[in-house]
Amino acid sequence: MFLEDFFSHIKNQYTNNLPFVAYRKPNDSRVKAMLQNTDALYSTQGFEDKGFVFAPFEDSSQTVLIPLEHSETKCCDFNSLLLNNSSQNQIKTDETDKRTHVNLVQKGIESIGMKHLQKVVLSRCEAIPFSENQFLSAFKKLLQNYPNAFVYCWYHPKVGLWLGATPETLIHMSGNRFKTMALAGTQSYKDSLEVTWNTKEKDEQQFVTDYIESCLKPYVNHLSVTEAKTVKAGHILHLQSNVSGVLNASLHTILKKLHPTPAVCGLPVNEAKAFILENESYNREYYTGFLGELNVMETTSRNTNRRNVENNAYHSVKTVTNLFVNLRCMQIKNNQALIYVGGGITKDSIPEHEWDETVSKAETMKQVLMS
Ligand SMILES: C=C(O[C@@H]1C=C(C(=O)O)C=C[C@H]1O)C(=O)O
Repeated sequence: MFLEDFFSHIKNQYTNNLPFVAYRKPNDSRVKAMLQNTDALYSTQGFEDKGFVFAPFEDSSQTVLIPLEHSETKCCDFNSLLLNNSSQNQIKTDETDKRTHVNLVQKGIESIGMKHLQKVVLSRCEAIPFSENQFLSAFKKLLQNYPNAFVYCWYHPKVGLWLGATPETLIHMSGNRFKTMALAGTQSYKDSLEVTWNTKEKDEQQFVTDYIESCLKPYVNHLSVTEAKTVKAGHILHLQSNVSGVLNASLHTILKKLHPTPAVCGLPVNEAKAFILENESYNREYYTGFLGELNVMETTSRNTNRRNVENNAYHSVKTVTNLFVNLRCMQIKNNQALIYVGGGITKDSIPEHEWDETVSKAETMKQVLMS
């Protein structure tokens, strides 16, 4: 299928108020779509269904499924669209927003001093004027600008229109093998991956790694955890450890343990969540929730570079799940782009720096909003 046809299917689906998702996995050359046949609102209870799942931060009853059995699928090669991407955006941040966020972070730091809270991830939502019918152009720019992110555009007429380019895997499963990551700590990218990390960032990333390791241990054989490495996400750097193993429990059991991780909520999880719900003055909805392919069949052909063509006939078909944390995302609503950004607060946080971090993260979306 040609790229233009692919995008016009998506446009028609949106014009007809029908649910869809279009997405490209990290470092993949294909962009895929699931176009639902009706506007029914499906959900998944046990994560055994096949399709594309879209789950919120907090209320699991709002988990939406685009079921494979009620959708048409499309796939297309995505090689750079050669968009004119030179626009430097001049969207200024607001002083009141800054004061509100700095106060919130200050309150978080004080709570960490008083209670046994170790880390809390605090966020905000910034509204930018943006015409809804420009969403495809923003999606194309996300695809082009962030090749190693999971880039998506998700729509349901009864829920909303969301776009994002997230660097964070929640869980990848192929058969019973799984991979996840502990991603935390942020600094701006300045032409090099050879950077030093402060204790604050190292600690907050280690909290996440330790938490993931301890909560998965009872359900995993051959658990392996790598040293934290610097990774690049757009113009931002993070610290990342990879975690992998073989699961001896259901996906649902693991998701209940993993979501929300201390990377997007805090530690201890319940205390951090209570602090967030009480003190963030808006509803995160699907930001810091998760999304992705659920139990879909994937065919991998082996030996494709061998001369012996008979070997090329060997295919392995596996059930795979590829879920990502919904970060670096926005909701398009009432001709506004609502950009969601946050960061991990520890006892060593400096409120002004935490504000700067959210400004820098918001750039990931602002870059694609200008025409
Ligand atoms: C909460 C966000 O990102 C998370 C928080 C990070 C941090 O505190 O350094 C880094 C990556 C993510 O795990 C966000 O992007 O909004």
